[in-house]
Amino acid sequence: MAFDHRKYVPFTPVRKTDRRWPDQVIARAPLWCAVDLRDGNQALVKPMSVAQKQRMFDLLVKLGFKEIEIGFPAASQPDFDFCRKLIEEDRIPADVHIQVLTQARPELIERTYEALQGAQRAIVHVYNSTSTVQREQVFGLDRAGIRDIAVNGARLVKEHAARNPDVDWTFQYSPESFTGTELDFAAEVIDAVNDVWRPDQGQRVIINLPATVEMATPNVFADQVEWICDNIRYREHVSISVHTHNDRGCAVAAAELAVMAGADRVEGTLMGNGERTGNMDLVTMAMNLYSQGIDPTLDLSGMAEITDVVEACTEISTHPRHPYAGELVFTAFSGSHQDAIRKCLSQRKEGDTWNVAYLPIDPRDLGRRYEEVVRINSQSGKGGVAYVLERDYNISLPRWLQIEFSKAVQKEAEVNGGEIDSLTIHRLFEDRYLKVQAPWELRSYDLHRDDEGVVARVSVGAGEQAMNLEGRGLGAVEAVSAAIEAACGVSLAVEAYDEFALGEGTSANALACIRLAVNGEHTSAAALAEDTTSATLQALFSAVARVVGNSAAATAAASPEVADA
Ligand SMILES: CC(=O)SCCNC(=O)CCNC(=O)[C@H](O)C(C)(C)COP(=O)(O)OP(=O)(O)OC[C@H]1O[C@@H](n2cnc3c(N)ncnc32)[C@H](O)[C@@H]1OP(=O)(O)O
Ligand SMILES: CC(C)C(=O)C(=O)O
Ligand SMILES: [Mg+2]
Repeated sequence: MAFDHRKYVPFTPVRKTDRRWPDQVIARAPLWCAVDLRDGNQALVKPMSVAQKQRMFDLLVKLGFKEIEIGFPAASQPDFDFCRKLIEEDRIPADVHIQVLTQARPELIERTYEALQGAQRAIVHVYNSTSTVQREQVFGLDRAGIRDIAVNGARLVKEHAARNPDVDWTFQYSPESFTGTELDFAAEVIDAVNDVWRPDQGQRVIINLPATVEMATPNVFADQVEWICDNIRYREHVSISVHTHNDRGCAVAAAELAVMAGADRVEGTLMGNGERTGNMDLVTMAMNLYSQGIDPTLDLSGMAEITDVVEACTEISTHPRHPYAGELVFTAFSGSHQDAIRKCLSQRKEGDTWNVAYLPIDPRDLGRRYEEVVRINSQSGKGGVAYVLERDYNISLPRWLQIEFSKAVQKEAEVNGGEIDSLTIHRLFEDRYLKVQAPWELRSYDLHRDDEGVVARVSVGAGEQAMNLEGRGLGAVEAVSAAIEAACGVSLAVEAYDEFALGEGTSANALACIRLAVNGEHTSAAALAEDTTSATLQALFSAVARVVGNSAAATAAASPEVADA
């Protein structure tokens, strides 16, 4: 049977009665180590060229990484050459430690030190697998045999370093496949390595705990890390690092809980490239801290550059929903989200702490724009449509028109099946509400107020179709409505009416929106004009025109009473 869960065994939780990490809160960023150039690189279909490595290295330095694993120099010529290039061309800033990985094998350790000749400072990272499956099936060794590989490797690392005393050396040991290793055995091997390196005597040592394969829920990893912190010797003299992978999709969570459990340092890659489902994503974890008001100690403000470089070096594109970096992560299509974002953003004042529904961080912090936040498709509502018109065209619609117009947009989205861009929304609005039919185009008006109200004299249309209308009412709209009723023989009732002064950036200064019942038939229109009265009267004529059409204008124009009125 192909799909049979009984083939698998559940992970064993850590039996712990002194669990403290769940009560911890991360208050500062861990020390970061970027392993893009090693773990990320070894997972690529096409490993990076020296030029790509250089580009990635420069980006990592620019972002503020102080520890960068640059490769496995004993494994391949490009890795060796890149290490030499950085050293010989003096490309390593004084506050940056390069780190190199090697298996605990004499010839590889020797070659690793060859690659490091002339370095000012470096972290030599040696590893061997300690898990039961690796012991039993890969190495065919018992615990003592595996511990010996680690200890011999540690000795060689120390001896080679001693031959180059001018270099500021840091030693790092990883019990690779730590998550599949019994905790007491992991501690035994770590202690044995530290007995060689003697961090208590001033040697800088990093003990890196890898979730080489993520095998359990992140709380189990946190338990493992806390247990190791509590049970190894030399704890106060070593830096505890974690290196999580994403097999279960929880690499970031595991690293976060591990920091709560006592880890000082976190290894990972930008955007999480790495073996299988990837390494812990540094961008996500650092931005998670940032979104909590904690300085991530990395400058990720140029997110577009980060994704560009990562994509160019890994030849892997960024998922549009990648946390913080994806194209769609600051976009809302759904109506209720758009409505909430629009309301929160409109209340927000510069300098306020960030408190916007559906947007965990301010898109502008990562070089993104609010323009991208609201995009319209068939899932959108009136709030989103109104937001787009306001944002891009300075057009504010009254609520009743938002409701009416968004239905038209929705219909268009359903027909077209995808996204409706801002230009199309504006065109729809123009066609539906702003378009002026020539015979109903306002030419001039004269409003005269006397004791009984307002007398309106208006002229619409052009040439042969010009009409002069006159009417009386309590206000301008009522007077002009009366004029139209008289001229066209229709009955008008104004159901809603709003006018807005427009801000800078448009040729028009005013927008008027009106909804009428013409002979009982509902119709709406809007108009943009230099002044609010012109906008209002034009909106009124346009709304009437939508029901009576051009023929009525022609009839009215032919009537001498009307023309002379
Ligand atoms: C979890 C991780 O990411 S670990 C890092 C893994 N990265 C890589 O492997 C990428 C670079 N690696 C390579 O290019 C190659 O593996 C090399 C050049 C380092 C070594 O190549 P080879 O000498 O051909 O050996 P190979 O890769 O097959 O390794 C297997 C041998 O190394 C031994 N070995 C593997 N890891 C270790 C280790 N950490 N310490 C000591 N010995 C080890 C194995 O027991 C095996 O020994 P055997 O040949 O006696 O059975
Ligand atoms: C070499 C080690 C740290 C590693 O990459 C892993 O275990 O995943
Ligand atoms: Mg790894």
